[in-house]
Amino acid sequence: MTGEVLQLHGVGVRRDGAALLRNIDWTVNESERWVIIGPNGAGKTTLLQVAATTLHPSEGTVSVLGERLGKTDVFDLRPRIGFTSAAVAEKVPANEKVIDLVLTGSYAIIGRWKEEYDSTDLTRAVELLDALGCASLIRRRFSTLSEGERKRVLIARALMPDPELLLLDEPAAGLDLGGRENLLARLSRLADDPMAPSMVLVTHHVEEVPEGFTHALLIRRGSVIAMGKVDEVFTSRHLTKCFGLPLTVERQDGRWYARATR
Ligand SMILES: Nc1ncnc2c1ncn2[C@@H]1O[C@H](COP(=O)(O)OP(=O)(O)OP(=O)(O)O)[C@@H](O)[C@H]1O
Repeated sequence: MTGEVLQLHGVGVRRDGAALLRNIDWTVNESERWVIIGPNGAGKTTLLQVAATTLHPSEGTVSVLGERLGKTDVFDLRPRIGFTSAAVAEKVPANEKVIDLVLTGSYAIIGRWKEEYDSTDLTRAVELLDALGCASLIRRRFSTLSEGERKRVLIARALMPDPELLLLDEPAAGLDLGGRENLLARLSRLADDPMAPSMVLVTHHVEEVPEGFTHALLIRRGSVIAMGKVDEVFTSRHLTKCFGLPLTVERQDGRWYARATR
C-alpha cells in the first residue's frame, strides 16, 4: 500500500433523485487523523459509508487502502477497516455479550456464530476493552450497557482486527459531559499513538474534536466547504459558511469551541 489510505475522485452519491454527495475529491494519508464536520443532513454519514465500502457511489472513483472499489472484493477489504456507527449498534443481537461483540470484530461480522477464536484473540479483546475503560463489562450483555459504555465497547470492537483505517461516526453523540470528556481523552491518546490506524471521525460539534486530530473536512449539502489542516480549516469564516449562521470559533489548550457571533 502507498501512503494514501483513502482516495476519492469526483465522488457523487444520488438517491431517489436527490444528490447526497457532489463531486468530492478527498485524500487521507497514512497516520492522518481527520474530522468530518457539518450540519444535519450534510452528507457526513454518507461520505463515511463510502469510505467504509458499505455504500457504492453513483459516480467517481474510490480507493480504500490501495484497493479500487468495484475492482476488489469488499469482504476481503472490510476486516482492514474499523467502523463504528449507530447503524452497527442497532444490528447487535439483544443477547450478545460484550466479549463476543468485540471478538466478532475480527471478522467484521455481528453476532457470534461458530467461528473459532484462540487465546490470542481473547487476550487482545480483553486488553482493548481494558484500554477503553470497559474491563468490568466483559461478561455483560451489550443491550444492558449505558450509551457511553456502548460507544467505548464499539470502539474496542472496531480496533479488534488491528485495522489500517478507523472510521467513527458520531462517537460522542448522546453522551453526558463526563462520558464525552472520558471518550475524547481516550480518542486523543489513540490519535497520539504512532501505531494507531489512520482515523476519520464524524461529528456536528467542534467541541467533540479530540486533541491530536490533524485534518478537517467541512461539508454542507453534499459539497465540501473546506478541507485541509485543522488549524487552517477551523476558522470563523469557514464554520459560518458550513453551518449557515455567523459563528465565532476559537482554540483553547488544544480544544476547539464555537458559538453564534453576538
Ligand atoms: N434514500 C434516500 N433518498 C433521498 N435522500 C436520502 C436518502 N438517504 C439519505 N438521504 C438524505 O441525504 C442527506 C444526507 O444524509 P446523511 O445521513 O449522510 O447526513 P449527515 O450529515 O450524516 O446528517 P446527520 O448529521 O443528521 O446525521 C440527508 O438529507 C438525508 O435525508
